[in-house]
Parts: sequence; C-alpha cells; structure tokens
Amino acid sequence: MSSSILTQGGKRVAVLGGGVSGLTAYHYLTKRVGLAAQLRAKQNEDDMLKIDLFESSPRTGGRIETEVWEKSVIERGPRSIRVAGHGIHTLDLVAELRLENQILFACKKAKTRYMLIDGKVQPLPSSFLNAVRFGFSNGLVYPILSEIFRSRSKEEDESIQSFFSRRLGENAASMFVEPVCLGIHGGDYTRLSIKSCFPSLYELERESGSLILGSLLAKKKQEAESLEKTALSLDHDSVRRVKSMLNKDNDSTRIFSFKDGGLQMLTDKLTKSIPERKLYMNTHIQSIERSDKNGTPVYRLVDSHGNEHEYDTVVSTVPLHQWASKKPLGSFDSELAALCSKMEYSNIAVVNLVYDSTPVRARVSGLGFGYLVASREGLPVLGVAVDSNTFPESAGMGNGGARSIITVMIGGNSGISQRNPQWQDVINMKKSTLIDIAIKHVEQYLGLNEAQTRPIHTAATIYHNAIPHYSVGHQALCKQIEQHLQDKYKGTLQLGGNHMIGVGVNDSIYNSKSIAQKVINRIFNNNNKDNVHYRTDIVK
Ligand SMILES: Cc1cc2nc3c(=O)[nH]c(=O)nc-3n(C[C@H](O)[C@H](O)[C@H](O)COP(=O)(O)OP(=O)(O)OC[C@H]3O[C@@H](n4cnc5c(N)ncnc54)[C@H](O)[C@@H]3O)c2cc1C
Ligand SMILES: C=Cc1c2[nH]c(c1C)Cc1[nH]c(c(CCC(=O)O)c1C)Cc1[nH]c(c(C)c1CCC(=O)O)Cc1[nH]c(c(C)c1C=C)C2
Repeated sequence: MSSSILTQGGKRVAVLGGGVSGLTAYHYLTKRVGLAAQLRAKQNEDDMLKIDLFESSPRTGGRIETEVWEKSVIERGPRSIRVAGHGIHTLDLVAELRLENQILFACKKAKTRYMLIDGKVQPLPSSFLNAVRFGFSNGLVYPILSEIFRSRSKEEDESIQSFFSRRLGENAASMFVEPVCLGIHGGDYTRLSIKSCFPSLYELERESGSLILGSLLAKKKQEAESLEKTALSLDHDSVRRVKSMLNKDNDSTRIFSFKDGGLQMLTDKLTKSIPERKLYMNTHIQSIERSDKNGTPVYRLVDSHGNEHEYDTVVSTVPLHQWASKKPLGSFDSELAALCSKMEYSNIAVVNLVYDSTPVRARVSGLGFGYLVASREGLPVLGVAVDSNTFPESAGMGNGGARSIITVMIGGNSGISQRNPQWQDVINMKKSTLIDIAIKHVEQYLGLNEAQTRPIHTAATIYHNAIPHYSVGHQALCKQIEQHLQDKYKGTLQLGGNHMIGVGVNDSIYNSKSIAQKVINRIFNNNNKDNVHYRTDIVK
C-alpha cells in the first residue's frame, strides 16, 4: 500500500462506551466510511483497521433501555426519536441496518403536547398566536409588538428565560417556555443557553432582527428546506431511501420508535454487527495514558480486569463528566479535565406505570404525547408521557386491550429548586418513594381514585448525570474543548456523545458519524473531508 494513502500507524482505534453513540461510531468506522476507505486503499478488512469497543456494563444501549413486559413496551430512558433535523441521518442508519420495516411512527394524536397550568391539563400552544388566543394576551401583546419593531439583537449568548421574557413577557415564558426546557433538558431555563438549546431560533432572530417576524417569514421556507438541507450530507441513494421511508409525508414534527422492541431495537441491531472478539463487555476503562512510539502517539488503556490495551486513536463516547477533574479519566489531561468539569448535568428519575383498566384508558386517551409541568405549579414532577397514546401498538393487549403505559419524570437540574420548593434531588431517593410520588400524581391529575385501579407493573430508573445541561456559554466551552483536543492530540482523541451538538439520540448519532469520518479521513490522509459521499453499495 502506498504511504500516501495510509499514514503511518493510526489503524488501531478504541471506542469507549456501548451506548448509541459508541455503537454508531463503531458502525461507521467499520462499515460505510471505514470500508469505503479500505476499498479505495485496496486493503481487505482484516489487516487494515483494528477497531474494538469497550462497554462497562453487561448490556449495550446505555441510556436507551427498553423493557418488554407481557408485550408492553416500556421505555426506561428515551421514548421517541424525531424525524426533523439530524433525524434524517438516523433514518439513513435505520435503512442501512435493514430496520426500515420495523419503524413505528407515532400516532397522530401524539402530535399534541399538553401542559399542566393552574392544576388543569391544557394543550401546549403550538404557536405564539395560539398563545395570545389562549388567554396569555394580558402579558403578551405589548412585548410581542415591541419585539417586532426591536432592533436586531446584539447579545451573544443569553439564558432562555431572558431571551423569551424580553420578547413574550415573563408570564408566557414561565408558562410555556420553561416547561419545554424541562421536557427536553430537564433544565433550568434561567441558566440554559438560547444559543445552544434553540440554535435555529437564535440564528433566525439574528438574521431577521426579530424573533416573531423571522419565524413567521421563515416558517414555510424552513420546512421545505429541512429535508433537502439536512440531506445534503447524504448521498443520493440515501436521500431516496429515507424519503421512501417517510412515504412522502415530510411532516417534520413526526417522531418514531420501533415495533415490538422499542428504541433498543436500534442499539441491539448495531451490537449484533460487532464481531464478539471486538466487543469487550463488562469492561470499564479505568485509566488512559499516552506515550510516543517513534513519533507516533500511542494510548495505553487499563481496564477493570487489569488488562492493558494499546491504540493509536481513542473515540470516547462515555459521558463527558468522566473526563473531569477528580474522575479516573480526568488524570489523563488536567487542562481537558478542567474544561470538562465545567459541563453541568440534570439528574432524572423515570417511573413507568402500566395500567390494565378501561377507566384509566379513557382518562388518558385525550392527553396526546403527555403533559409538562412548569415549576410554578410547585409539583415534584417534570412531566408525564402517555406512551400508550404515542405508540398504541406497543401498549400490549392485557385484558381486552385496556393497557395504558404512563411514564412520569421527576427531578431535573438543581437550579430548578430556586423556583420550585417541591423539586426532588432524585439521586438520594428510594425507587419505592419515586413510584409513590408518580402514582399519587397520576391519580390526582388524571382524576383516578384508588378503588378504580392500581398499576399492574411499575419500574423506576434513576439517571445520574442524565442529560448535559447546556448552560449559557456552553458553545464557547465546547469550542475550547474541541480546540484543545485538536491542538494537543491532532484528531487521535475524539470525545463523542450528546454533550455538544444536541442532547437527543439523533445528535448522538450524527456526532458519531462525523467523528468516524474525521478519524477515517486522518488515517487515510484523505483530503476531501467535506464532500465525502458515503457509498451504499458496499454496505454488508
Ligand atoms: C430520561 C431521559 C429521557 C430521554 N428522552 C429522549 C427522547 O425522548 N428522545 C431522544 O432523542 N433523546 C432522549 N434522551 C437522550 C438520549 O438518551 C441520549 O442522547 C443518548 O442515549 C446518549 O447516548 P450515548 O451513547 O451518548 O450515552 P450513554 O447512553 O450514556 O452511553 C454511554 C455508555 O458508556 C458506558 N461507559 C461509561 N463509562 C465507561 C467507561 N469508562 N468504559 C467503558 N464504558 C463506559 C456506559 O455504561 C454506557 O453504556 C433522553 C435521556 C434521558 C436520560
Ligand atoms: C418531562 C421530562 C422529560 C421528557 N423527556 C425528556 C425529559 C427531560 C428528555 C428528552 N425528551 C426529548 C429529548 C430529545 C430532544 C431532541 O433534541 O430530540 C430529550 C433529551 C424529546 C422531546 N420531548 C419534548 C419535546 C418537545 C421534545 C423534542 C422532540 C420532540 O418533539 O419529540 C417534550 C416532552 N418531554 C417529556 C414530555 C412528557 C413532553 C411533552 C409533553 C418527557
């Protein structure tokens, strides 16, 4: 092989973490991207790239964890994936894994999200105009009008609360912006970054000089563009394939899961394609050291069994806090550790309740996807998802098809406690206590009484550092981390996961796909970095 194609070394890659990020990184390093590069270099798979994946726990999937109980699909972590934005890449991966026939799009009624306002569950206004009709006019009219004629925002980053309060009034912001921040980030909207959490809104306003004007003018344009624009980084075959999966329904608000096995179908399928000798399960990477061998960097990994492993490139998808100061991986690079220590998180407890009762089914059927609870309500609950509304096919039949699956989220970022005395620090709570809180909440706000029913199955999962908290200044922090990694490790150390470009499954997948491309480009010294088209005819 000519050295111009393959830089010296660089062909041993370790992937840390067997969640969707790590599994996706492994997939693209060894399939599409990696394989295409090897074919170009006329190398066969075995003696070229050595890629191993290390997973601490006995299972893969990470925060994606689906329990199937008596045919009821119970999502302990994420429950749905959106089509919009990076979802196109997820659908492309689904097609590549031959899972397209397993896709389950959400029921139309799940398009509506609700919120608990003054003790009553009401639909979340899907547009600001609805908000005015909805009776927030007392706090909205002046801020909206003044905002339309306001000069272009000069601020750099700012909190979501200040961004929206200035434009819509504090009342509207606390009523329906704050709950959305709870429902995605489990976050504190007084400290969440508008630039990182709602980048398109932030850019729209800067481009058009006004949030309302910009969103009204750009809405149609955005919808039409979104598929094509995102699809630009997919080759034509992929775009065609994804479009056929969407059956010409370009409704960008759609969300999906998978038949029978929920979201874990995706991570299980990715796992199945990893050769056993390349997958180190129950293997926690405890420390990493770096040395130079004849001018080539070598990473020495020590695992929880005391074994040592050598690699030229490390793609870490473990949560960023593991690289922070005072953590085992933090001793690898103190400057990196100091940066990673600045990343905050939200802790979330997820309580799944399965009911087998006609009254409950009747009570929840009108709640769509579920509802969010603003801090001002002073309740311990962040939101309630009615999964049996969103994916009725996955509810399981039970006695005569009256199964309901309800998921209650509790906790969130500690900053919420400033506004909600009922905020719960879920990390130190017993699961039985969390289940009691969830059942009491559902009974009270769905108007159930104990006589009517009790759940036939419950599950509680406590996620510590569940979701990265994109605080004001988050984007600048990520740029500092990326710059440090590039300057010091020249692409041989990559940090993937959902700490940077978005907290969702799609963002995790997209991040891993772009990291795999960067790693392969570096190994094969491939200069056409941006317009690399993934061939699809080589996918096994
Ligand atoms: C409650 C909740 C609800 C959510 N809802 C949604 C949703 O509806 N839609 C959506 O798109 N997203 C949702 N998300 C976000 C989604 O779960 C994440 O974006 C995604 O799962 C992140 O995957 P990951 O692989 O980056 O990280 P993880 O899933 O955390 O995987 C990291 C893996 O690394 C392993 N690991 C850790 N340390 C080491 C080590 N030192 N050595 C080896 N292995 C290690 C862990 O065991 C784990 O398996 C939700 C998240 C939570 C917590
Ligand atoms: C109430 C708590 C939470 C619920 N889900 C999450 C929390 C903290 C976590 C979460 N939910 C979504 C994502 C992915 C975001 C993305 O960028 O794709 C994460 C990390 C999906 C989501 N959930 C809601 C919205 C508006 C979105 C965005 C994508 C979509 O439209 O699906 C709102 C919402 N979350 C929960 C409920 C009950 C709810 C609305 C009623 C649960």
